[in-house]
This record gives sequence, C-alpha cells and structure tokens, in this order.
Amino acid sequence: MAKPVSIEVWNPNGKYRVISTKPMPGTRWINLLIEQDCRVEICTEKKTILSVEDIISLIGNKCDGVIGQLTEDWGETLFAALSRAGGKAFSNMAVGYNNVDVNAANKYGVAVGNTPGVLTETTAELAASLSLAAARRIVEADEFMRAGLYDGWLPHLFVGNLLKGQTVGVIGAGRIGSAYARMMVEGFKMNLIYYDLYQSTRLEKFVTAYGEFLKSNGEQPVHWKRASSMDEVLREADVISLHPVLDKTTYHLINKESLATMKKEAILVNCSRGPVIDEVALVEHLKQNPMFRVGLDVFEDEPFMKPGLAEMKNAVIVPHIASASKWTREGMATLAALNVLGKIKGYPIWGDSNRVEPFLNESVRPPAACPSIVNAKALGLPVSKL
Ligand SMILES: NC(=O)c1ccc[n+]([C@@H]2O[C@H](COP(=O)([O-])OP(=O)(O)OC[C@H]3O[C@@H](n4cnc5c(N)ncnc54)[C@H](O)[C@@H]3O)[C@@H](O)[C@H]2O)c1
Ligand SMILES: O=C(O)[C@H](O)CO
Repeated sequence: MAKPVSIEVWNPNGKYRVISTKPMPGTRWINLLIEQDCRVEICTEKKTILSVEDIISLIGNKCDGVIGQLTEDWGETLFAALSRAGGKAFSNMAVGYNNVDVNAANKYGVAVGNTPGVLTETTAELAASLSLAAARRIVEADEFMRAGLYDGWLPHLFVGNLLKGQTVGVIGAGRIGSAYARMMVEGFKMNLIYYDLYQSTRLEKFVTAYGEFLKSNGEQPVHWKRASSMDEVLREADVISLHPVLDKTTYHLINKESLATMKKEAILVNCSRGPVIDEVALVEHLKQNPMFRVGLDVFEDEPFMKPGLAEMKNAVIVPHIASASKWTREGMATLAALNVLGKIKGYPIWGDSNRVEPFLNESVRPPAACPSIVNAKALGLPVSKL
C-alpha cells in the first residue's frame, strides 16, 4: 500500500478531478481549470522526484487528467492506473516527452500533451549564455575574483575565444536550435553550419538576408551551410550547440569518436537532453583537452553528474534551467493545463502547435482547443478549424 501524498485542493466541488504532480508557477492555469468546473489537486510533497507509486496514490480511484513533470516515468503502469480511474488526459509541463511511453498512452486511449513554442526563445537564450560563458571563461573568472586572487590586470589573464567571424554549429535546427542559431549569427556575426533531418529554409533565408545587410554596410557578410552529416558540423564548427529531441537516433550522438573529430579548442553546449552526450567520454575528453570547453544544462543521469565532471574547470554547469524565465514557466503551466482541460471537455486539437500565442494572451479567453497533443493522430482526435 503506497503512502498517501500531501495535496492542496482548489475548488473542492468541481466536477472533473485534475491533478498536478507539482506546484506550478502563476495562478492563471489554476483559474482556467476552476472556471471550467475542475477540482484541482496539487501535490505538495517535499521530495523533488515523485515515484510511480506516489503518482498512483495521487491518481486514486477517480481522476480525469494529470499534469506531470519530465522527472516522472510515465509508462504502462501509470497510464493503466489513470485509465482505471477514468482519466483520458495527461500533459507534460515540458516540450520534450522522452519520459513518456506514447505507445502505452495510445493503448489506454490517453492523450499526451506537451508545451512547445513558449519556451523556444528562453531556452535558446540560455544556450547562448552558456556559449558565451564558456567562450569567455566567465565562471572561472568569477570564482577567481571571489577567492580574492585578482591582484591586477595581466595580458594573459583569462584569455578566451572571440566568437565574431567564427562558425556556430547547430545539431537539431528545430524551434530552439533555429532560435539559437539566429541569436549567434545576428548577435555575434558568426557563420552557421547546421545538421537536421529537415531543411530549415526560414533559417537559411534569415542568414542570407543578414549577410546581405552586413555587406551593404561594408562589413564582412555571414554565411550558412546545411551539412550533409553531423560529422561535418563537428569538424568545421567552433561552437556547437545540441538541440535535437532525445530518441534512439540521438542517444550518445556525442561520444568518444565524435568528440575526437571536434576542434581542440571547440565549445560544446547541451540544452537538449543529457543522454545525447556520453558523459563519461566527455569527462575524459575535457581532461585530455583543457582548451576544449562545454556548457551543460542537462546531464546523463539527472540529477547526478558522472564522476569528475564537477571538478572540470573547462565545464560550465547549470541545473536544467534553460526554460526558467517567469513568463515561460507560467506559459508552460497554462499550456499543460489547457491540454488536459481541452481533452476533458472534448475540444479539438489546435492546428499549429508552433503557434501557441493565442493561449498565452491573458486578456482574452483561450481558444476552445488543446494547444499540443503529441499522439492526436494515433488517437484520431479532430483538428480545430479556428
Ligand atoms: N534544457 C531545457 O530546459 C530544455 C528546454 C526545452 C527543450 N529542451 C529539449 O530540446 C528539444 C528540442 O525542442 P524543440 O522545441 O526545438 O523541438 P523541435 O521538434 O522543434 O526540434 C527538434 C529538431 O531535432 C531534429 N532531429 C531529430 N532527430 C535528429 C537527429 N537524429 N539528428 C539531427 N536532428 C534531429 C528534428 O528534425 C527537429 O528539427 C526537446 O525535445 C527537449 O528535449 C530542453
Ligand atoms: O523539455 C523541456 O521543456 C525542458 O527540458 C524543460 O523546460
């Protein structure tokens, strides 16, 4: 028998029981659910990562939908429990859903939501910050100051890499990868090389237009190239940022062999998912190549790091905070809640999950649609005409 978990209840007499496995930022998401006759139960357990047993206990005997987190293991056991409790809706409060077994959700007819778009720029901004922090050794220099070691300007003190005119490499040029590429090209006048399964015509057009603008101002233009293999990016780029989804094709995409093809002074940034990098191989590479630097937001065995990583001066490491701006996190909570609410109410699916702004405008009612359901097709859910 699982231990009961502590909860906070809003609108106790609501008809539909919706659970959030964590308190989420803002109150709009709660109000939107309450206005539509939901009883909202928020898990207030102190422990960060809930176990499958904790979540089964939260679901109980009657539950219409759950808003969950990327730290939870949403597989066969949980979807079966949700289905037994009458639930037909689950949403991750995240765009990535590698913690969800979508086939299991399909089997029980549960819709799986995610939160694209609202976190694109925020996440790209952190990838740009990590690129800069690694290139200019900001964390090392900060530690040096705080340790009282600064005793005057020196020609060799914390010399790093100039980004202007160098090449930025993007692996996975989807929403976030493209936003990051634009920031690095426009902000630092870097050339772009990218690798994705699909061509990013909008990104290419952006770089071409910016290059022409620079040229018309008498400046060196920037260029783009779509690589035919990931290795081409690794060989040619000075800063490489990883933005693919995590799946079988991207697990350990960066490993001992691929690290060896990168420039000795390259910078590698990861704001996608930890297992995209073989972290043991990375630690060894950082040890052998002190001029090689990394900026990491995600780790292979979160919340843990592989032995040795924390000691590496050439690594900048932050705890999975890439989407952590107030506007974005409140927006993610709203989208997740509307995914669950929309399925409960029988709303259709929003036609373009890359264009979620109408759901985020606080001064108007959100459209009567589910913002983003990843298994909509498999479940045969209708698409909104709005
Ligand atoms: N660190 C964070 O807090 C944070 C925040 C947001 C998203 N993410 C991660 O970033 C990922 C990307 O988010 P997005 O909104 O840009 O998604 P997206 O679907 O728009 O982009 C992913 C891109 O990866 C490409 N891709 C897939 N397999 C590939 C492969 N084998 N090689 C090269 N490219 C491949 C796809 O074609 C797509 O263009 C999410 O799935 C999530 O895991 C992390
Ligand atoms: O996938 C996501 O959305 C992130 O990892 C958290 O924002």
